[in-house]
Amino acid sequence: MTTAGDMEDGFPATRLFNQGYSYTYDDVIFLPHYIDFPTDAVQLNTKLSRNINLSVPCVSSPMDTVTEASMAVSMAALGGIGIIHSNNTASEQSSLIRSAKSHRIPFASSDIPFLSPDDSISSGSIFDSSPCVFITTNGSKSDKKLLGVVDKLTWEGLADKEARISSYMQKNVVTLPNTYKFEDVAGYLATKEMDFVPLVSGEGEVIDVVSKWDVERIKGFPKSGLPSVGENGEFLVGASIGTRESDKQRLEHLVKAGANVIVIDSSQGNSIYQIEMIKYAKKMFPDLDVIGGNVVTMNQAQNLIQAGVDGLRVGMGSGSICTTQEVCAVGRGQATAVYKVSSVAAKSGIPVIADGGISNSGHIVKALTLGASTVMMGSFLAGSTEAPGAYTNQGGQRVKKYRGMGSLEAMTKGSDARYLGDTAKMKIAQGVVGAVADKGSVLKFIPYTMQAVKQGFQDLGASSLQSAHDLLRSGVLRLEVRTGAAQVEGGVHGLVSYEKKSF
Ligand SMILES: NC(=O)C1=CN([C@@H]2O[C@H](COP(=O)(O)OP(=O)(O)OC[C@H]3O[C@@H](n4cnc5c(N)ncnc54)[C@H](O)[C@@H]3O)[C@@H](O)[C@H]2O)C=CC1
Ligand SMILES: O=c1[nH]c(=O)c2[nH+]cn([C@@H]3O[C@H](COP(=O)(O)O)[C@@H](O)[C@H]3O)c2[nH]1
Ligand SMILES: [K+]
Repeated sequence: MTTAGDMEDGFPATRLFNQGYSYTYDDVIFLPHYIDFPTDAVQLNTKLSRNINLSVPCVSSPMDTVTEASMAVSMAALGGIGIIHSNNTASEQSSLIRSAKSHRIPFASSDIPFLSPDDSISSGSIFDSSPCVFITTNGSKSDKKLLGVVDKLTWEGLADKEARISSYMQKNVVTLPNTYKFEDVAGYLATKEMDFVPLVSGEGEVIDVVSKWDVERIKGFPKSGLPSVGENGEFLVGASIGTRESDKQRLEHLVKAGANVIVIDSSQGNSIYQIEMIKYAKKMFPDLDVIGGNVVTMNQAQNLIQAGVDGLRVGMGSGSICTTQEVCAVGRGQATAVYKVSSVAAKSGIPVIADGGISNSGHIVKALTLGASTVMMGSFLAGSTEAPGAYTNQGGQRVKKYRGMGSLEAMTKGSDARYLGDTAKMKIAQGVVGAVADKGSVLKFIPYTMQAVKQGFQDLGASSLQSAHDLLRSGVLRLEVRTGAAQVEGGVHGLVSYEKKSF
């Protein structure tokens, strides 16, 4: 006869995370549970904060090499959300929010060229980022009256490339409202047999231009969750602020621009500065969700919950570009931090964002099962087409720059203000500047990543985030720490060479 004692297998989370060790995702492994549903039955819909629902548990980090308008649009289109960084002026940050909100479909052209009728086009490279060039009186986007358009074919057919644009531009440009959804624009291009069509705001400003090639590209992306949109049909967009006096004005700008949620961005959120900022924001804008952080302990979390936060961001020193633990000797292994903070946050119904240290779908499964409601990512997204900045070549590889917001380079760009005027006039970096490999579009790799996450949830016998959290807390779900050798075994090993292609 088997007794309960004989069946003791693995550790419940409470025991594993109370032994005095700081564990991160790679240290721990879940024991598989029981499957009684197909992968597609797994639901990943979740909450970012008390009042913001998402169909996909992914958030892009408020970093200047990760989230500007293009990333925010694509994350929301996927069913997640982007948090626009604040390493800029309040008006620059607000216009990034407005730009994201003016789109209904993921950016087709990131860089739309404008010229004046008196200009000429000497090189075809202007058509690299857009199927056409728009013509306004002053040659800029700010002049909202569209005089004409020049497409690549017309320009290529010109005998005299020095000719003034006014002599050959096509007048009476057909446009569509920027409020049109992807299906409407695609349908219009197909029925009219047009190559491209500009999308224009109510004020006449060109917001985007969609070509029939963009339509094919976007149609080729796998399906994701329902897009994150507000009642007005606009994409949900978040924004970060700091805890300086000037951030109160910034907050007002961001709310005016339509920010749906605010993240108070700090490495150590349990401070008098942040608590005052939370109370101020909640008093001024009671309907606005405010996410506090970063925290890694139950005590820090409790303080911010008492101050009134609607969500918590967890992680200190776990980010790929972070040197905080090295420089300041504070932080926590991310698996332990997520588990501990989530345990206390769940009691108050406050969703947790597991921020930093995500480098594969397994890390996402671990973060979400340990109690987080979403994951926030920097490096995982920084090599995508939607991240700010251009690709460069490094040793034969296409890369994009990715830097810590506490790196000297980022600090001297804008977050400077937080260091100047402080007693600490000597800047100490807590992050590095680096590069990440080209990963293509988030519209492609996030859906595949979410499919992998669903497979992980199926192995755990969890058909939703809530079910995973319940299984973990009730002790049904068991974990173990992996030894160094077990971690090696868990990876690819013993091969002379191999190619790793995930999808
Ligand atoms: N998650 C992480 O592990 C880390 C993240 N970072 C990122 O780097 C950036 C900068 O982070 P932090 O240096 O923590 O920024 P921070 O603005 O929270 O703190 C910078 C310094 O300013 C002080 N300060 C803040 N508000 C103040 C006020 N009202 N009056 C007087 N002093 C005040 C703080 O105590 C601290 O000494 C953020 O984007 C953050 O997310 C940096 C380090 C670690
Ligand atoms: O110690 C730090 N110094 C920095 O300069 C820095 N910049 C960002 N962050 C944090 O790292 C998170 C992104 O981490 P990943 O690249 O691992 O996704 C982000 O979401 C932040 O929480 C920093 N941490
Ligand atoms: K680190």
